[in-house]
Amino acid sequence: MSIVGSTSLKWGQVSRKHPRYAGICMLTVLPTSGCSMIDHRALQLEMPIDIRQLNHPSHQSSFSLYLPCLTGTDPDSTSMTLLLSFKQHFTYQLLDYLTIQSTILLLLLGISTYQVVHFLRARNRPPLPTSPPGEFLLGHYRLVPEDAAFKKYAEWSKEYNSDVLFFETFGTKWIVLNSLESATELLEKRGSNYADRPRFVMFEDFQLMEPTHRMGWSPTLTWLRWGPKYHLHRKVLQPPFAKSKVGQYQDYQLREALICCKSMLDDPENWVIAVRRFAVAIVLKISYGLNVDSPDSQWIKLAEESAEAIGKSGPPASSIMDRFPLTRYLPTWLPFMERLRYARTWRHAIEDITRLPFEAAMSSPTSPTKSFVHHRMAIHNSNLERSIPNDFTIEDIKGAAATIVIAGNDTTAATLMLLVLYLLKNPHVQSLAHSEISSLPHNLPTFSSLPSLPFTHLLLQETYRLNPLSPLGIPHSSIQPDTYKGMYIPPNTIIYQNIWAMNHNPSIYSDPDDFIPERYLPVDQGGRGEPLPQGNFGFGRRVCIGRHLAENSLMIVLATILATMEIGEPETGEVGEEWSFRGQAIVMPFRASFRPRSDKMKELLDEAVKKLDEEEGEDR
Ligand code: HEM
Repeated sequence: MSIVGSTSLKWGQVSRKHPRYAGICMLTVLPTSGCSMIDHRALQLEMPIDIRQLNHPSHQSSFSLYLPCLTGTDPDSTSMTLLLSFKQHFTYQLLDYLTIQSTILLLLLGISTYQVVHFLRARNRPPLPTSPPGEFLLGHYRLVPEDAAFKKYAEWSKEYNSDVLFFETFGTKWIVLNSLESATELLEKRGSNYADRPRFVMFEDFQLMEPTHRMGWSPTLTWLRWGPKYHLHRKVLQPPFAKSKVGQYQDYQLREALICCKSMLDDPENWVIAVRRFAVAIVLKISYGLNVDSPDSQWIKLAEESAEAIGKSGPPASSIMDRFPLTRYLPTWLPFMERLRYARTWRHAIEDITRLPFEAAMSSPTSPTKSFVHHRMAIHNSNLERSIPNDFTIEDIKGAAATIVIAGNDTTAATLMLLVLYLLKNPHVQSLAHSEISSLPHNLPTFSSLPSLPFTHLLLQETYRLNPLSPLGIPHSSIQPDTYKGMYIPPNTIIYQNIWAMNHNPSIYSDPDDFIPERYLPVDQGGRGEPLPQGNFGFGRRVCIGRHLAENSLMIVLATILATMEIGEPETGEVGEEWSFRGQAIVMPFRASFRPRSDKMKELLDEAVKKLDEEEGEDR
């Protein structure tokens, strides 16, 4: 056998792919062709093969190869070169033998074998969940609308009388859970089997070293696959946001709520900026210890841009690149590559929000208690000094800090915008909430006032229910095969949670499209006794870590809004566009009017903000 050529394959790539592989590879040698070979495994496995096995003297019809265990030592560079040369040789010889007819024959043989194996396997397992009929080759790809897909899934669920639906396209499988019952059973009770995330191919578009280091991402809890890195990030990120710990952020939240309400009243045309400032200032302070000084702050713009980049990239894991990863190599000017074009254009926003606040925080090193980043850097540096290895690297710290800001700012801002919208559209609800807050002593609300505001709490719950911001959740992925109510769920299946369908189920919520916070009150208190909505913060092991923080932020700002102002239609012109279902459900910057509820409350608000400014001046 002649061995020619050399390889460009690097040891690093091999070792990352197959860090501990050891196995046997079968080769078959065709006797008439000298050294033409049909290789069942080696062609797919890019790894060194012990060359001594290849030098087997007898060109017999079959023999075994040992793939050596690769851990620890460097590979033998000779064997790397020879393996690839061997492949080249094989390809060359194979092409000599192939005619068009034999190629077609081989292809047909391959397809039929695949189908027979598929059929045999399918025969021995329960049926898949119901699906609407797909198209030849494309499967369900064109059937699912890009915009407001959650509504279509809810319709299908009704039409096919199944709360669990199955879809497949180009080999990518996905399941949509349309009921709380199925989501609770699978994602909560059997949570360990559904705690993975799918590959987010579009977000991964720009390939650097780490799988989540693409589209400008550093390692980001939200997108991390189930595994050691994920566990490390969750272990670091979850504790500071536990219910028992979020009280430590109440001062920031109260401060930002007051600033937000004053800005809404003083500059109603720019009320959306006040809302954005509120949401970003809280998470920026927690994450980096940075302040948002003015409505023109670069941090507000940065937060807005990153929210835009993610929001308009569409529901995660649903683009053509996610369904058919090879399409990411197609030119972006093609009409159906709009989402990839968008992701590439906005990549800088994710990079900026990961890098710039971190640099700003590091330029003023202070106490470890100042912020998440300062705390983690103090641990990191102390480990360095004591020569203890840092599992949580600087890149991890950057990624985790950016996750708090990215995951926590737009979600909170958009929910607050929705609250304003529903108060504007439902004046009777607003007046009920005003009555409740007026029953408190005539002061601005604080966190200790919140337990006395049960109706205000229901108002927030109804806002969550009516328009979940991630109507299909952030998808999970199944790890092992599973069976649910006699339906087979294959491994590596993307699992969407149709939170919109769960919270609009007419058998649970009467008049599901109407905003009725009283619906949750017991019947004997004039309500309908309906259950509080669930799922807005996800399910099981991947449930949102920031839910308690978000709830506190939203409750204090809502109470301050209700105490200080009346929200109404804009004094001139139209409310404007409120919603876009382009990709995700996105709240648009609609118009509204904000008038002080009384001179006294406005005065109290102005004084409170003035006092905050003075205190901040003294701190500086
Ligand atoms: C109203 C505000 C918020 C909403 C509606 C919301 C919603 C969600 C949803 C639906 C998920 C996916 C859960 C799952 O996959 O099952 C999630 C995950 C996550 N959220 Fe939130 N969130 C909000 C606020 C926040 C805040 C303030 C933070 C920051 C501390 C945060 C940090 C995260 C993180 C890090 C994850 C990923 C968890 C994981 O994959 O393990 N969220 N959120």
